[in-house]
Amino acid sequence: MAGVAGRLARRWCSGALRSPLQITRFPALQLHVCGPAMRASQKDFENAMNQVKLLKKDPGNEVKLKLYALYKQATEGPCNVPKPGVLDFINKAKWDAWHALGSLPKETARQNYVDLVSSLSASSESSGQVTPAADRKQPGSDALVVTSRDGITTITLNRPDKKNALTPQMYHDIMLALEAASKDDSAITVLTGNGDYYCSGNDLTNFTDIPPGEVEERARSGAVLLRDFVDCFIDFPKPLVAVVNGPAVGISVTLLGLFDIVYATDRATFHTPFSHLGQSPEGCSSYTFPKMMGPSKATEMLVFGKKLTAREACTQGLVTEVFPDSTFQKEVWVRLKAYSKLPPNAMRISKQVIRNREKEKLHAINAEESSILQERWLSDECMNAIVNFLSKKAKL
Ligand SMILES: CCCCCC/C=C/C(=O)SCCNC(=O)CCNC(=O)[C@H](O)C(C)(C)COP(=O)(O)OP(=O)(O)OC[C@H]1O[C@@H](n2cnc3c(N)ncnc32)[C@H](O)[C@@H]1OP(=O)(O)O
Repeated sequence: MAGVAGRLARRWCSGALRSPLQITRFPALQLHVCGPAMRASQKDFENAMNQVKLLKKDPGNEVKLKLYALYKQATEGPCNVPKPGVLDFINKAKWDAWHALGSLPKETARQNYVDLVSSLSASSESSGQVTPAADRKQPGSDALVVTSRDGITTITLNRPDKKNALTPQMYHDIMLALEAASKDDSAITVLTGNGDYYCSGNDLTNFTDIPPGEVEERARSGAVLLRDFVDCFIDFPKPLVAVVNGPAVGISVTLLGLFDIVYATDRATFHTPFSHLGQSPEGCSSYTFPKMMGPSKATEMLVFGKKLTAREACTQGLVTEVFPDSTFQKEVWVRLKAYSKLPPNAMRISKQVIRNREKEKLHAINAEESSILQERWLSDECMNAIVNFLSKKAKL
C-alpha cells in the first residue's frame, strides 16, 4: 500500500483541484471571519481551491482524498460514476472517498471543503505550534482573557465583580477571540468564567446613557451586534466546549445550544428570565431548546423563566455532564486535555458533519430572533424591567 500512497501523493492535485483564478495569499481565512459572510459562497470555494495550491506542508493522502471527494460532491453531487476495478488503486481510492459522502448536499460539501482548506492553511502558516496568547491580537480590555496551551484555547470571561456580565466591548472581543481560535493550532476551544459566576448575561447597564433621539438607532445596532455575535458561534468550526463554573443567566445560557459539549459544576444554575425583562429568546434558543428538551420544558425556561439546577439542565440535554464543585476544574481539564490530543482535523470534520446541515436554518433563526429582540428593547415592558434592575428593586 505504501506505493499506492506515494502515487496518490504525486497525483492528488490533478485536474479537478486546479483553478485559473488569481488571488492574494489566504483570502478565504479573511472571509471565514465570524459573521453572516461565513456561509461559503462560490467565490469562497474558488478561493479555497487556489489556497490548496499555496499550502506549505503536504497535508497527507487522507486529507487529499477528502479534498478530492468534497470537491467532486460540491461540483457534481453524489458519486455517479462506475466503481473502478480493484487494481486501479488510485481511482478506486478516489471513488471510495467520493462515494462515502453519500447524499451530502452540494452546499454542505462546498462549505466543508472551504473549512478544511481553511484549517490546513492555518496549521500550515503556524508550523504546528500552538499560538501563545501573547502573540494574539489582544482583547480591548482585561474583561476577557485568552490563553492557548495543551491544544486548548480558553476564552475566560473576567469580570467577576459584575458576575461576568457582558459589555459591548466583550461581545466584540469574544468574536475576535473566536476568529483567532478558529485559525490557531488548538484542537478545542473553551469558554468559561472567572469567579463564582459563569456569566450573568447581557450587562443591563448597556441600556443606560442613551440620548433620547438615539434609542431606536441603539436598538438597531444592538441587534446587528447580537446577530453577528451569535453567527460566530453557529459557524465556529472546531469543537466548542462550555466549562460552566457557576450560575449562568440570559444569553450565556441560550448560547449553550450552539456548543458541542457543556460541562457544569453542580453549583451552576441556568436561568433565562426573558419575560421578566420584557425581552425574548436569542442565541437560536427558540429552536435549539425545544429541539433538545421538547417544547413544554423549553417554554418553562424561555417563557416562564424557570431556573434549572445543573442536574435538571443535564436531564433536559442542555448540559452534557455535571461534576461535583470540589473536583470540577480538575476533572474537566483532565478530560479536555485528553480530548485535545485526538486528531484535530478529524474532530473538526466530524463536528461539521454533525452540525453543518443545520447551519443555514440557525442563521435564519438568529436573524429573526435578533430583529424581534430589537423591537422588544423599545417596549415599555423592557424599559421598566431595566429601570427596576438599575434602581436595585429587582433581582432575579
Ligand atoms: C449585543 C446585545 C446582546 C443582548 C442579548 C440579549 C441578552 C439578554 C440577556 O442576557 S438577559 C439577562 C440579563 N441579566 C440579568 O438580568 C441579570 C441581572 N443580575 C442579577 O439579577 C443579579 O446581579 C445576579 C442574580 C446575577 C447576581 O446577584 P448577587 O449574587 O446578589 O450579586 P449582585 O447583584 O450584587 O451583583 C454583583 C454586581 O454585579 C452587577 N451585575 C450582575 N449582573 C449584572 C448584569 N447582567 N448587568 C449589569 N450588572 C450586573 C450587579 O449590579 C452588582 O454590581 P454592583 O456591585 O452593585 O455595582
